[in-house]
Amino acid sequence: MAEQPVFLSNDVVARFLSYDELIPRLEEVLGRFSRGSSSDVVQPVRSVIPIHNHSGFLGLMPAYIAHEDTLCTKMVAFYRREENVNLPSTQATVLLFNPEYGNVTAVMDGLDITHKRTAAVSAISAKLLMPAQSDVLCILGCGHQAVSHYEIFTKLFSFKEVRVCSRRLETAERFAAGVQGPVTVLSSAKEAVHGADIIITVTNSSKPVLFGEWVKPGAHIVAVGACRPDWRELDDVLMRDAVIYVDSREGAAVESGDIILSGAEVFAELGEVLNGTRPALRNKTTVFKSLGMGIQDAVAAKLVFDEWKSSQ
Ligand SMILES: NC(=O)c1ccc[n+]([C@@H]2O[C@H](COP(=O)([O-])OP(=O)(O)OC[C@H]3O[C@@H](n4cnc5c(N)ncnc54)[C@H](O)[C@@H]3O)[C@@H](O)[C@H]2O)c1
Ligand SMILES: O=C(O)[C@@H]1CCCCN1
Repeated sequence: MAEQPVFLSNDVVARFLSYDELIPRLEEVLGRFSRGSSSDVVQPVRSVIPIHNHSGFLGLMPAYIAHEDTLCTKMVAFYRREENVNLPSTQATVLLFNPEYGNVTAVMDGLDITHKRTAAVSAISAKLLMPAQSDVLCILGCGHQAVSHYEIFTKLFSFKEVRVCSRRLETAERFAAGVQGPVTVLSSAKEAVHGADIIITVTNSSKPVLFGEWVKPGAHIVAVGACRPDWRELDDVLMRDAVIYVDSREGAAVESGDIILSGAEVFAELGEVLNGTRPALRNKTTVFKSLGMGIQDAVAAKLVFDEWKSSQ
């Protein structure tokens, strides 16, 4: 008879999930995904059901990675909260299976996985696409993802200045007081992005927050929010003028309002750049449109489970 699944709380997951181990695994799986062999990496586009009564949606994200025999599903609920509402914007649960029998081996809280793997993939895009001389980082939006993005970007790269701006000044000030390291808080997004070499948009906005005319030519934009086909973070000018990279072409064509509504062409998947089959056009203005993928959660969950198991 199959063993009962273990439950790993968010604290335990966070203890066993390090960026140093996560990043190379994400690079590897993104490369495999973009080679397009469905016998190696299987990941359907996320199924999403809207939760109309509560301004949220539930996404189901199954994935199977054959070479490491990882079978996993994340279920993630996201709500567009006002900042003064004291409820979480994201709840996530990850199920890790025994692929041979189909039983669940671990049930994990998926919050830390979601925060870290998203920020880690953004950092991979920056390694590949940000200008060689990048002095100024700007983060638009000061919620949970902003925290993990700040953490990994300031760990991996050295900026002369990190600026933040959120919809409300108090949110940006609270963010600045909570992170380890210097931050300049600005009340205007236009001022915050002026001259920035890299701009991360991590908002829950459904309308553009970043406009092409504000952006320094050659900057790299990491667009993490706007994950529904009718949500935007970037305007048409930026989407038209920049070279667009995505995590998954298939996902972007179904889920990204910035791509669908602007009619922008996708130039490459991040995995294609990692594989060397498409170039990293560092000298151009580039956008990495991130939507999040089940394979990213799967490699993170496997890492956590293996580390936890060897600690027992
Ligand atoms: N790409 C991925 O893999 C991935 C993964 C997880 C979350 N997300 C998305 O990332 C976004 C942020 O997630 P989160 O967990 O940090 O959400 P959150 O609710 O914690 O934070 C959202 C932040 O956006 C700010 N904001 C809203 N409108 C703004 C505007 N016009 N200008 C500046 N700031 C504005 C809010 O003030 C808040 O600080 C969401 O859209 C979420 O769906 C993407
Ligand atoms: O890939 C994810 O986990 C997220 C969840 C919230 C919405 C966008 N994508």
